[in-house]
Amino acid sequence: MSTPQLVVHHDKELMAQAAAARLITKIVDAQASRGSASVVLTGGRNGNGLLAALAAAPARDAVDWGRLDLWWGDERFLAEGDPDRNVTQAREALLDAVPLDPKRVHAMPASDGLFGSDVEAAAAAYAEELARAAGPENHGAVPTFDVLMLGVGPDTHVASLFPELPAVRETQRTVVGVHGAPKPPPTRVTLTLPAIRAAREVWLLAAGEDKAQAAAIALSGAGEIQAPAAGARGRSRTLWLLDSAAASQLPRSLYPPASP
Ligand SMILES: O=C1O[C@H](COP(=O)(O)O)[C@@H](O)[C@H](O)[C@H]1O
Repeated sequence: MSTPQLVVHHDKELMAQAAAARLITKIVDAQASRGSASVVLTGGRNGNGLLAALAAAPARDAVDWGRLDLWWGDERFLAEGDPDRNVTQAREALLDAVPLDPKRVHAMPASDGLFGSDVEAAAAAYAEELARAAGPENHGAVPTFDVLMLGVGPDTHVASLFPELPAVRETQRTVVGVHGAPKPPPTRVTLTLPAIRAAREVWLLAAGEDKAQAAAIALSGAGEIQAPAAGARGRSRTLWLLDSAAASQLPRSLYPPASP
């Protein structure tokens, strides 16, 4: 697993624009070398900010949207179309504006869908969908995602892996149901750390003062059960994309402030 690298941008708008540009390049490169690309989206303010910046970027037309698989790192287990669902927010920010192949948009199940309110069945079905998409080189578990993005919560949660809850301790399954999440809604579906670690690149997004303590804790050697963001690593790259407010409490050894 890779060691975290940090990129600190001046403010959250610049961070979103720079991350969007970085994502466009990654997708275009993956499509050139492997024929298609796969990206895992995150919910939350920073993830949606990135998607909105991508929607506004003229270079978005460089992406072949029909050869892109989109997956989600987590979902709030709510009814289809609920404004708080991560997929609803992603559609509004970007997905409705680009010519994606609907068969390659792998939204997590909703609470009024095929599995009703059975979040465990919904999680198992998403795990099966991932396994079907995985090639032999992936050992049948999940595809090797090109980029997997994670918004970092102020409590160090990523996806719906909250500190100390059972989901963050999962070592076998790739997707699990979450009950009693401290951030509403309490019922969620999430990729687990083993699934996250299957990605080539994991990008952690943290902008704003309310993310400063979480970034400092996760990057200072905390354990993944207490600080799930600390356990999110990519096979070849782990990239923390921050703004200066979120980087403000990092130890000097990680992010020396500019000299006056
Ligand atoms: O609930 C969630 O929160 C986190 C972080 O959200 P933010 O608004 O604090 O940036 C997000 O990563 C996750 O996908 C989402 O379900």
